[in-house]
Amino acid sequence: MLRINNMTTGYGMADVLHGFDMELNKGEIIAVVGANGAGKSTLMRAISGLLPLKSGSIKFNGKDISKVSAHTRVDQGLVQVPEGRQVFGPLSVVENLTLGFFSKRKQGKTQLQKRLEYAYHLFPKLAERKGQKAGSLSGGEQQMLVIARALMSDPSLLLLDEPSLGLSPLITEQIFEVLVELNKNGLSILLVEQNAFETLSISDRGYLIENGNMVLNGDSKQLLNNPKVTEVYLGNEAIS
Ligand SMILES: Nc1ncnc2c1ncn2[C@@H]1O[C@H](COP(=O)(O)OP(=O)(O)OP(=O)(O)O)[C@@H](O)[C@H]1O
Repeated sequence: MLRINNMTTGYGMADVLHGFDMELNKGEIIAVVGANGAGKSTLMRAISGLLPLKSGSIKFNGKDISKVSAHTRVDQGLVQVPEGRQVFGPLSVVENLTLGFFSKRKQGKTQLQKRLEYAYHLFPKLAERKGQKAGSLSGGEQQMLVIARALMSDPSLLLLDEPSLGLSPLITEQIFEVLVELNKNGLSILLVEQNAFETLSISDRGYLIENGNMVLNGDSKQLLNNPKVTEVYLGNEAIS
């Protein structure tokens, strides 16, 4: 479904990812783990089209999308939940969700209602708070809202950048449970996290990035027992 081939990208003169390869098959949850500054968010920006490639290619469903605009990628079913819970604070929960529906506007109100109901089914907290201003939600509720908003356009591949950042273990678990449910319903997921153990526990395969290079990849269960992954995890623990 997604194939990245020999991709180099970065900012200005500085390359962050060097000759990067990865693939995601339809129906998979793929974990990308690595320490601070490893290049995880850079990878996500390149896939969603926010950062141009310097070389290499990205294919989505067999088509080269390397030069396709970010909003066209959304229309094609590739949607990113960016790091940092960017809700529209003065707008209500339901207004935030409705904005996520923009690319499917032609499908009309019935479809909008269906997508809203699905969002409220996944995150009942959002149903309770649909009229509340998004800026006044808790951190966990805001994270639920940005995920639900991304789902409004009915993506086939969801890119998530550090959804657990700053959240309690309980809320993180709830969010990861929803990701597993979404995956069972057919959604493919690329999940970028520092939280290596939890992420590898719910994913099929994983990639470990260090300084912009992919240093390990394979079955998530095997990676969980790999000393290199433990090293990254303990490194993060030590600084947090
Ligand atoms: N807009 C930017 N301009 C210049 N350099 C950047 C920019 N964004 C990120 N970088 C640099 O690119 C490198 C990789 O950053 P990136 O945000 O991809 O790491 P990360 O793995 O997502 O880290 P974290 O977990 O801390 O978010 C870092 O050295 C960072 O300083």
